[in-house]
Amino acid sequence: MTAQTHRDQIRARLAAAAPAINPSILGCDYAQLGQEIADMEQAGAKVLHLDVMDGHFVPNFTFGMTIVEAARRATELPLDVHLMMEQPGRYIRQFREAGADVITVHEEVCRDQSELADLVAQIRELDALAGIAINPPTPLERIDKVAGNCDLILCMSVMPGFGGQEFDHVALEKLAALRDRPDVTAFLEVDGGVNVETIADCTAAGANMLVVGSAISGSDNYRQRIVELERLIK
Ligand SMILES: O=C(CO)[C@H](O)[C@H](O)COP(=O)(O)O
Ligand SMILES: [Fe+2]
Repeated sequence: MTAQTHRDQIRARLAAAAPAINPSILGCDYAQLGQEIADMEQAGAKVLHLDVMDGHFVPNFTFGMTIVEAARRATELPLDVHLMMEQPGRYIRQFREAGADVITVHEEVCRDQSELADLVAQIRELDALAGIAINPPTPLERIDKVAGNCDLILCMSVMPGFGGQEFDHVALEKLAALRDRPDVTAFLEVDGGVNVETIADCTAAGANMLVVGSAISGSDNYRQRIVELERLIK
C-alpha cells in the first residue's frame, strides 16, 4: 500500500469537514494573531483562509510568507492561502515552505490556460492542494480546460482586495455550473460577502468551502457566529 501524501491527508480533512466554514484572518487583530487563531479554532473552524495581497493585482496590501509561517506555528488547522498577486509562480515554493496546505492562484494573472495548468502542477509537485480562482467578471470558459484537473476552484463573489463588500450573485451561477460538470472533483469555494444572508444560497449552488471574513471577525462572539452559519448550511 502506498503511503498517504500530505495532499491526500489535507484533502481527506477538508472532505470530512465539508461543507466547511473557512474563516479569513483578513480582519483580525494582527498584534494578537496567535490568540485570534486560537479563538477561531476554539470557535469551531476546521480550516483557515489567509489572504495575500500584493498591491498590484489588487489595490491593497496584506502580508506575505512571514504571517503564513506565524499562522503555521499557531495552529495545525489546514491553511488555505489565497494568492491575490501577480507572478505567483515566483513565490509558491516559499508559501509552501511557510506552511500553506492549499495554494490558490488567480486565472487573471495568467497568459492562458496552459500557464494556469503549469502553476497547478507546480503547487501539486510541492505536495499542496492546488486552487484556481476567478473574479466575478471572469467567465468559466477561461478555466474550462483546467477545472477538471485541480483541487479547488474559488469563485469570487466580490472583486478581490477588501473585506466587507457586498455579495455578487454571479458566483452562484458559476458554482452551479461547476457542480454539474462530472469531470470536476475539486472543492468548490466561494469568497466575499458570505454571511448569514448569503451562505445558504452558496451551499445550495454547490459550494463546499465557504470563506467568511467580516461576518466572523466583526462579530463579538466567533463561536456563536460560526454555529449560526453552520446551522444554515448543514
Ligand atoms: O479574498 C478576500 C478579499 O479579496 C477575502 O477572503 C474576503 O473578502 C473575506 O472577507 P468578507 O467575508 O468580509 O467579504
Ligand atoms: Fe480570500
